[in-house]
Amino acid sequence: MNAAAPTTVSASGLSLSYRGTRALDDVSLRLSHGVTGLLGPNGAGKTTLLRILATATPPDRGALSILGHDPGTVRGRAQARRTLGYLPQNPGFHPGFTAFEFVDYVAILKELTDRAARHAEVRRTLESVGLADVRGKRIRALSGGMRQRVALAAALVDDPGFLALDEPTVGLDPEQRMRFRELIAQAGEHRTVLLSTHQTEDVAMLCRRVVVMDKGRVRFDGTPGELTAQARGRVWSSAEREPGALAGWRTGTGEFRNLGEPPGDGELVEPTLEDGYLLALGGLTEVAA
Ligand SMILES: Nc1ncnc2c1ncn2[C@@H]1O[C@H](COP(=O)(O)OP(=O)(O)OP(=O)(O)O)[C@@H](O)[C@H]1O
Repeated sequence: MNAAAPTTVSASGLSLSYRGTRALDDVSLRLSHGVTGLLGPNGAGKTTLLRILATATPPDRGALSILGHDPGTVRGRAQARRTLGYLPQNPGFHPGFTAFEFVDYVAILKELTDRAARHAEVRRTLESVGLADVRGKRIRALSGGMRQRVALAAALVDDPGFLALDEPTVGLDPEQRMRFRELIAQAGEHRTVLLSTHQTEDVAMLCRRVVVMDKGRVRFDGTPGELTAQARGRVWSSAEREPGALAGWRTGTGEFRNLGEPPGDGELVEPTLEDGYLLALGGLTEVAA
């Protein structure tokens, strides 16, 4: 984490319940330029946090500042929306739209009223994600990876200073995922990006900082290296399943990889970011042991 980097987006004490389900419970966060990964199991509250930061949902409690604007006021909300881009989990494409029409539609919602300037911006944005050649194609005719790039273009149009991306690499094949990671890295060079993901590799390859959430709360906030370091001395291998391990699973070699407090004779192994993540969650949650 770069302690000197100025805060661009901040949240303090965010809470939100959906009819009795506490989706966010007193979440505070300060983001700065670069890509921050948001990891957490299903239901951790990642989408809820992103929706609040994208001003799509107001919190029950808490305060926000998006690039100096306060979405708690009507004026601040309008200003924040002009300076942010949001790639939701389900982008809600109209499949009959072409890539150009969809991004242009989002640009209209962002109040780019000058038609010629708007069209130039839509072309520029589609080109920046490598879709210049297919901008006239209907979205239904595009591959999954290309559709995700259309969604990214929609989030990037009008050059927002803050980008909230909700699981954009889900369902992509490895090659498309690499391509998409590169675009996110590029997007994070000059802006603040919050990337929600289930993939620890996304975080290891892209993020200068990682926030782990579970059950509506922040469980870890630091660099990927710090998260991995939390598992140092707490990962060991064994021939048999270890009853005392917080979590353990059989690997391809037939040995077990264990997380927790190792026995005195435990054979320690080099931790990965995933080990650090699982330990931050207190072991395996939805991953089969
Ligand atoms: N519209 C809603 N109505 C009721 N409960 C909801 C609603 N949206 C989310 N929740 C609940 O709030 C909690 C947090 O959900 P959220 O979608 O924010 O988690 P998430 O970390 O994004 O999960 P995933 O990784 O599965 O997308 C969950 O318990 C979820 O069931």
